[in-house]
Amino acid sequence: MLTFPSCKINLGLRITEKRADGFHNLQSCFYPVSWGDIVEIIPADEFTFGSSGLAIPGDSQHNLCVKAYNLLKADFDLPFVQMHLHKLVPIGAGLGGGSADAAFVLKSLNEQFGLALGVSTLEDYARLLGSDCAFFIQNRPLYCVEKGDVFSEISVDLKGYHLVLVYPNLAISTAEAYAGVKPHQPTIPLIEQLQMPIGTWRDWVHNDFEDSLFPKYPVLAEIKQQLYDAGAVYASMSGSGSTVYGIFNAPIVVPNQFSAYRVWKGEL
Ligand SMILES: C[C@@](CO)(OP(=O)(O)O)[C@H](O)COP(=O)(O)OP(=O)(O)OC[C@H]1O[C@@H](n2ccc(N)nc2=O)[C@H](O)[C@@H]1O
Ligand SMILES: Nc1ncnc2c1ncn2[C@@H]1O[C@H](COP(=O)(O)OP(=O)(O)O)[C@@H](O)[C@H]1O
Repeated sequence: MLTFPSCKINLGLRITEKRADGFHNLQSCFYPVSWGDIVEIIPADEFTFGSSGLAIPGDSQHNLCVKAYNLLKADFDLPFVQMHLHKLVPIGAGLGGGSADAAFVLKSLNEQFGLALGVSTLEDYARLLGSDCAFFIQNRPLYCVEKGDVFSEISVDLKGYHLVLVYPNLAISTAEAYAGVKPHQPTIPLIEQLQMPIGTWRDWVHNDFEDSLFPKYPVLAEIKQQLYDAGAVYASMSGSGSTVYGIFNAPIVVPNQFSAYRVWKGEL
């Protein structure tokens, strides 16, 4: 069976406090983007995992796809499978690509082998694999709090807008990004700011990781400005970086300044 994990952008990201368990509480709206990887899962005589496309750092036995399989295998009588990941979404990009792979493997195994697990059970398994993994079980716009794994409804609909993602060939690990952040409560909760017209978001909707990462990697602020110069109604870094995105009213010709970078564009 083939499955097509997608990725996400963060519409605003406020880091509100450091928790006793070392993680951080946050406020964000996770919004699905249709760029993604490809995973094939076929029943086999023994478990194997392979990948192609972009190189993934680390031992393949620690790949989130393998972890997702092992998690379900520990609780259910799953057959062995041959799993292959074709990696297209950049790593350390703030797009949640690895988390999406894991969540889509959970959903695919559930469907393929008739485990009959519901959404909330799948989300519980996903939470064990990473803070932003549970989002990809429902994979629809959601307001996220706590570790980014507790959800509520939000009426943000960007259908018809055009998205440009710019990955500046620079991987930023999530741990590095959190290490530089100074948690604080926003004066207005992000969920209220996102109810304002998108044309006002530039003044209100903020990604707190920009405060420490833009001075460290000035190219990120340059890309954001270039996206505004190209006519974006809103531009921001996604998640813990390094991807910077622009939301446009209409399709654009990608500016020449981005020719050295990995660029994806499509409709939201
Ligand atoms: C920043 C966000 C926001 O969307 O996503 P990315 O931009 O990385 O995709 C997420 O919080 C990333 O979630 P995820 O990538 O799943 O992180 P995890 O594997 O759970 O944790 C990696 C490390 O990040 C830190 N971490 C993560 C989540 C969180 N709420 N607080 C944290 O402090 C911890 O140091 C942890 O050891
Ligand atoms: N299937 C996978 N795809 C991408 N990264 C993976 C995967 N499995 C494990 N990882 C590890 O997860 C980290 C990157 O996660 P990813 O979700 O791609 O980035 P980000 O958190 O910036 O969105 C890297 O340390 C990488 O080695």
